[in-house]
Amino acid sequence: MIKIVVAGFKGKMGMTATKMVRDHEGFELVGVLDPHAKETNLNELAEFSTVDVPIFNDKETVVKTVKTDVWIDFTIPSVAYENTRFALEQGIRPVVGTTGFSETEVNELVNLSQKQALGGLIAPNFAIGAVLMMQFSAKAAKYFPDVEIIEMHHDNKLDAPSGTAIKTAEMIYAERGEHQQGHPDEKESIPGARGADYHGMKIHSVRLPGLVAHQQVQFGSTGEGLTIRHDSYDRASFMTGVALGCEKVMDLKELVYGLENLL
Ligand SMILES: NC(=O)C1=CN([C@@H]2O[C@H](COP(=O)(O)OP(=O)(O)OC[C@H]3O[C@@H](n4cnc5c(N)ncnc54)[C@H](O)[C@@H]3O)[C@@H](O)[C@H]2O)C=CC1
Ligand SMILES: O=C(O)C1=N[C@H](C(=O)O)C[C@H](O)C1
Repeated sequence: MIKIVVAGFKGKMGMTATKMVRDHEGFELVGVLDPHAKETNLNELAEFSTVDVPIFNDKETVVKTVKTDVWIDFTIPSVAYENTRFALEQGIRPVVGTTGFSETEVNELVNLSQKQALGGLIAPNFAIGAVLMMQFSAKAAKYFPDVEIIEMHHDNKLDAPSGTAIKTAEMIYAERGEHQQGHPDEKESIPGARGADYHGMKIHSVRLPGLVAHQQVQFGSTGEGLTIRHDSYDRASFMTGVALGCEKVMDLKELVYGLENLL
């Protein structure tokens, strides 16, 4: 049995992941963490009335109290780096879905995991369809270098652009390289009109109530267009990837960035 802690369990993703771990026969839920939890055991919540799992408000108490193999993190961008670093320092394999990491932070965490010889995963998107969307986009960019990314999320999202959009742009850039898009003399009459810029690729972030997580990668060429789109209609879409990550990190000796590394 893989012993797992879920950080951010009171949130939308943390709660979905907590249920997945509880119901997965190869996993043992040993604790959950959220500074906003008032309860001390999951069985105080009606939907978990049959499980005896401690609730923690800080990470130091987690490691003092329970033995853990894997740390699932669905928290907030401002704490995820420290949480991931802490997990690695404590000999726990991180499986991180929280977004907002800088490239430097990811590199530092990879280096730390190599020193610790510990597996780990930071995946900006755990949905298999989203990984395919990113891979198909990278492939298309070789033939369609003019591309814009439109990501659409619920309006409680803290970071923009989304982690998925950044990863998509990175994967396209690795295939396509530098490329001038749009008119060289274009001017924005309202700042931000053309979106964020990643090596010439524009990224547009839409935030609206009712949305979950959606992304459209739109290519244009002479007389033709190609659109690659992925939609997560439900947070259950991320759970196959989270479960896979928890299993695979047990055999890795370093942290990897992107679920595609494990498929
Ligand atoms: N990689 C993926 O496939 C996905 C990633 N995400 C990302 O996951 C993160 C969480 O998303 P949601 O669940 O929608 O957010 P949310 O706002 O519903 O939940 C965040 C939770 O983290 C808790 N938290 C804050 N500080 C904490 C700390 N120091 N320790 C433990 N918990 C702490 C909050 O109290 C809250 O309950 C976001 O960064 C989001 O972008 C979301 C969906 C899929
Ligand atoms: O905040 C979200 O909801 C999501 N965040 C991730 C991201 O930033 O890409 C993954 C997914 O898009 C949902």
